[in-house]
Amino acid sequence: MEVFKKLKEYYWPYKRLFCVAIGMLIVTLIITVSYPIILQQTIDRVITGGEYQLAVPLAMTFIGLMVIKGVATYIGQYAGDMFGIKSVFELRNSLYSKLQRLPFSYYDNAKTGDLMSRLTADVEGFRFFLSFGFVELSRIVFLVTVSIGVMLYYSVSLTIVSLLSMPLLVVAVMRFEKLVHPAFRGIRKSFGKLNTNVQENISGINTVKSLSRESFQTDKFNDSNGNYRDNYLDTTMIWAKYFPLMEFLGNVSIVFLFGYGGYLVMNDTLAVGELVAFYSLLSYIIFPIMNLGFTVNLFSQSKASGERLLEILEAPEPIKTKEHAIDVESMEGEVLFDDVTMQYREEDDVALENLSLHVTAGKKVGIIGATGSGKTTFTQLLSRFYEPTDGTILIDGKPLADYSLNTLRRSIGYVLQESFLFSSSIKANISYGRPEATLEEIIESAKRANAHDFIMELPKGYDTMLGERGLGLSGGQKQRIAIARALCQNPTILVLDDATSAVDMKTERHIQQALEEVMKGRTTFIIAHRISSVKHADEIIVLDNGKMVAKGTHESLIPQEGLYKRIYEIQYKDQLSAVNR
Ligand SMILES: Nc1ncnc2c1ncn2[C@@H]1O[C@H](COP(=O)(O)OP(=O)(O)OP(=O)(O)O)[C@@H](O)[C@H]1O
Repeated sequence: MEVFKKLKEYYWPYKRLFCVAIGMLIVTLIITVSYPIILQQTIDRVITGGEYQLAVPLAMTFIGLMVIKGVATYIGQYAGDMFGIKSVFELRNSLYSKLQRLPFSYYDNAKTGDLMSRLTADVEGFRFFLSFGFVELSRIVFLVTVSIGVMLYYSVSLTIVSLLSMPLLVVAVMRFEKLVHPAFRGIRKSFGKLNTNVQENISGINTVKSLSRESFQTDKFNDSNGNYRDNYLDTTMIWAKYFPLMEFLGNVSIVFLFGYGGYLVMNDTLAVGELVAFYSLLSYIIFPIMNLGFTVNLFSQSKASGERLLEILEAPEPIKTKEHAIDVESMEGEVLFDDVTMQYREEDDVALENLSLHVTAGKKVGIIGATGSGKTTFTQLLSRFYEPTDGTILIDGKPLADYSLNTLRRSIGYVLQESFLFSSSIKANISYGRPEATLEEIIESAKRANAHDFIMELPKGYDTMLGERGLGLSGGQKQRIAIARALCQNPTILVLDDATSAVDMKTERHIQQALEEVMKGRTTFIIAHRISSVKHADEIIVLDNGKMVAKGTHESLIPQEGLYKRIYEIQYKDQLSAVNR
């Protein structure tokens, strides 16, 4: 029940709907339990007692009760469904907004397909229990209690004899629940894996096809699918084993009832009508208890789903806006890294080691170094995507944590090697970071990013809808849209992370021009592998295995023996030898 307690805030606000559903349930159950009583009266008084004048009133009462039961069932069903639907609406929203707040470190380990299945199948599993299972459980408890009460009223000894096998039935149901819950957890988990497989395959379809790995992917999917099937078969086996046992124990009760009940009727201690009523009442107990297996099944599924939802909802949020954080329209752009060290996980090497750097507002800083030297880590720390393990980072003299995340991230714009474009209009993609931008501002940004001309050549111009991940545009065009997006955001600090490495030389020239435009008046960090991209920077820092091994302008670094000179020589070898010839 712990899971349901923890998720209470989502369904408890709708307790009135739940109460209506339960109230209607009670009405229907009272009527259900009264049927055997009417039956008993009909047999004992009308049929065997000869009081024929009671036939019509009894029939009318029966019809009246059926009408009331029909209306109550309708209202109860509606209220129960509304209860589930409204509760999971809030739950789904909370999960989604939690996913927005979770830090990058969470996504480093998460699998998209698995997250998707939590947000869909698990939420649905939980809803089904709220809509149906809760009420069903209450129905069982109520029906069993009231039926036993009426049975006791008719005959205490027959009640005891009839219910002799019930404890065994309850034990069987409890054992069933114990086995079926882990089995359902297995199903949910393997469904998540199956989804991950599909999602990765679709996202990476280019790589799959270009490397002809379709059959490998198919086999991998078959494995996951097989695992999912096996998990389902395991549950079916449990179900198949326990259901006949539960049915058998239920039927034993009926044998006891007719054995001992028949004896009482023969001795005239019990009327025939009472025995018939008893039989109906006993079935009101046996079938719900046997059905308890199904309801427990539902309960187990929803508990397994609830656990998986709680894993998201309770995931820690180490990076968030503190109380009274600074919210400013714009920053100056002075950046200070004070003895910053970053280690992603304890088992990893440090990604950045004791880095100190002061950048005055509006300066261009080039960051160069081999793959894995810590360049991206530097900029990710600047945006507080991760917290440094040691040291402090300040912007305009204040630690990053003093700013609201909104202010901080609005003030830092990114143009990445491959920027993500959403499947919406070009206009919406450019203004993504500042949705309130006017069309004029969007067009102005696109013009400065050298993107306006090609956008205007598209049939619908700025209203052209892009495919997923910007499908339909060339690499260079996508990149210029990304630059226009950064311009539209108008950030104080700009990070260009290998922004031109994915395009050819001609396109690079176009993009370089656009970038020059974007950099004007902003503190800029240019991450690059190529010296040509950073040589005009005001300052260049050279990273090697997380350490800053050199710092200076291009002119001051070239004469120094070291990594920068080596990179320069490798990249300019052909030109240098041509000059020397
Ligand atoms: N999210 C992460 N979790 C764990 N380790 C990481 C993570 N991101 C980067 N690293 C590790 O930190 C080190 C620095 O990586 P980083 O991406 O900053 O290098 P880089 O210089 O930007 O490399 P590249 O030029 O290839 O982009 C590498 O050893 C990398 O494996």
